[in-house]
Amino acid sequence: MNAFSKPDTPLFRVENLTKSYGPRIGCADVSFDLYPGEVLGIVGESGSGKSTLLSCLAGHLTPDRGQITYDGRNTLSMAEAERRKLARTDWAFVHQNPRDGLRMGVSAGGNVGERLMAVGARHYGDIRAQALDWLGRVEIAGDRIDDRPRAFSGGMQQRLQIARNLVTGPRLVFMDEPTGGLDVSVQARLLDLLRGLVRDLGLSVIIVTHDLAVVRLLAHRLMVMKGGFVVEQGLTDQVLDDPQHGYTQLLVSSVLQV
Ligand SMILES: Nc1ncnc2c1ncn2[C@@H]1O[C@H](COP(=O)(O)OP(=O)(O)OP(=O)(O)O)[C@@H](O)[C@H]1O
Repeated sequence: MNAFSKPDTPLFRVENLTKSYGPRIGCADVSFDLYPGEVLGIVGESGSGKSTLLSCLAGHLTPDRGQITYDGRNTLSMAEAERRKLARTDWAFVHQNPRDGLRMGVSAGGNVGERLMAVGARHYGDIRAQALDWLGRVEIAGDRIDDRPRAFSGGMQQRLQIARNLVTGPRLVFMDEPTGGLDVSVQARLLDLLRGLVRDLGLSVIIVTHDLAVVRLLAHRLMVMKGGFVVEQGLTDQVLDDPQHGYTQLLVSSVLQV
């Protein structure tokens, strides 16, 4: 996607979103638009408000102020049942820890098939065939379909979580440090896989990470947070190659020194 192919209306619009915990700021006055097929990276040091913001966006936390519009619908004022339906169909959430996004006592095929059943699939043969197809897409051998996730490596569990999330064809995917906690070589492979899936499926993604290499590879646009506020946002390459804010300069130079 490039700037010239941008559709007129954003898929997701966030206006002045604010969430505090008592006197402590979680995130403050955050605004952005996300267009179909666009990947937005949110970076910042620990405690900068990334998780708070992502939780508010995905409907896991209720913000104190602000507006969130998805596909023309106000997600903060919609009925709980409607928001839950969105989370099952149009949206997906990839957790840092696959245990938070998988059912560890259910087989790999069951983990993927369950999501299909939640959106109305009933035919066992079709569900198993789709689960098998998705295991292949995330590079898990088909003969592992009946294994439980706890028999999988961390990287495989994360790939299974991705399959479980994408099988229903969501349009918007929230990702919270999806490569965190994995070995560097496993991270690289997972990133490659994610990049291919995001591109092939035309997904809109909001990805939270503290790893600038992850956003460099995946994100079209970048938002830098500090103390709950967005201190800089723009095209990823522009922000990373020519950071304007002192904090972003520090963030970029601290990575370069490693
Ligand atoms: N449940 C909570 N109760 C009170 N304060 C909280 C809570 N969750 C987060 N905070 C505070 O909100 C601010 C933002 O935290 P948040 O977890 O969103 O940052 P983060 O950038 O995601 O950090 P990390 O990368 O460590 O997860 C911090 O000052 C944090 O202490």
